[in-house]
Amino acid sequence: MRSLTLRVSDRATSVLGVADDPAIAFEHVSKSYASDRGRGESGAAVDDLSLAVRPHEVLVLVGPSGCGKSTTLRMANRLVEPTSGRIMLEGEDVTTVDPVGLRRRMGYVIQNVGLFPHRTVAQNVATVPGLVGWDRKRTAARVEELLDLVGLDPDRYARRFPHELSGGERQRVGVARALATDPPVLLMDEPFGAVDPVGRRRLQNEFARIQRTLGITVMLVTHDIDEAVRMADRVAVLSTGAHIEQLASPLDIVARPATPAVADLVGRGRTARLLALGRLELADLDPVDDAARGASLAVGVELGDVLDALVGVDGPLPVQDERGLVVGSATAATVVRALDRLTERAEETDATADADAAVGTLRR
Ligand SMILES: Nc1ncnc2c1ncn2[C@@H]1O[C@H](COP(=O)(O)OP(=O)(O)OP(=O)(O)O)[C@@H](O)[C@H]1O
Repeated sequence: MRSLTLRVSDRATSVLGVADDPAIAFEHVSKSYASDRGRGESGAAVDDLSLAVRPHEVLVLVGPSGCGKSTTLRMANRLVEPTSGRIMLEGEDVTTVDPVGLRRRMGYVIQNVGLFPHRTVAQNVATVPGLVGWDRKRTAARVEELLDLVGLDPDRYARRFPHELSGGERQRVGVARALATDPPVLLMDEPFGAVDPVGRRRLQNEFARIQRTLGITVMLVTHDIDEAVRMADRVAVLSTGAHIEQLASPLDIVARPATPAVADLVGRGRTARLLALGRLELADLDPVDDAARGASLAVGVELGDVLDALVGVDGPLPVQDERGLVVGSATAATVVRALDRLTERAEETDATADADAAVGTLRR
């Protein structure tokens, strides 16, 4: 783990070296498949998409089936060639980079992974190091390090074959394989889609930890808005033709959908999602109340946890700051006030969303 961390700082320096260049930039990119011809003017799978992925962020593309998410992702590593427009990787036009070299700089994880069935876990993870000519010792050390990183004990798993793994374990091997040559960018297409809901949640959490450890830039595609808001630093909600309906933080997407299509996607679970995303702040609190008894809450706790703590309690609960001082009290009304604050704040941040949209002339 230590050596991985060191590599992160190396990478941070190299990324910072190119100022604030996006890690990946789509500039007026369109893709029409042969079958799109005859669909009319706006029938392209991706229609004039401009979007910048910032270094070290997790940018999630979410939207309905067929809106062009996978096509967008696959254009980044040239599994699909754009019909027009330009895609830049750390300031370099991807069409000028040999596709094989390009894919070594961009890990790729898909649903159902596509592990080689007759190769062991270790051999699967070692695929790319083998292709690029690493020696056995270096490869073996890397495989062990990566299996540890994705939570698979090398002694137990390295010699197994894919059919001897659960769906979640296979997906972890896929992530390890994609990270083998330490790419600065990881593209993920429905990476947890084939895993049951509980395993999926666990994988999401573990992947978030891995992403933070490595500082890797991630572009992730999902049709699941909950996955999007849980995983993302920023969410791009797409509609047909990969048209950007809204590009914003998860909280802004949920608290203040910019268009009916986003509102539709966020849907009826909106309040539940806000409770998970929002945190209790000092400004939400009721005054210190001598009648407040019971387990103290802390400023900064998730709003959903505040509600949980209030269930079955008669009267307010005391709230402490990080030094342990009681700074106020909380009731259900506190939570409602916090939800109001979140939706108001999202209105204020519309200006930020506009600025995002303008980054590098990135929107029509
Ligand atoms: N190889 C292809 N040939 C022709 N048309 C294609 C091809 N791949 C995708 N399309 C079409 O392009 C459009 C966008 O597809 P894409 O797979 O990018 O969407 P998506 O948002 O990833 O969908 P899903 O969530 O269902 O995977 C769809 O209308 C699809 O039918």
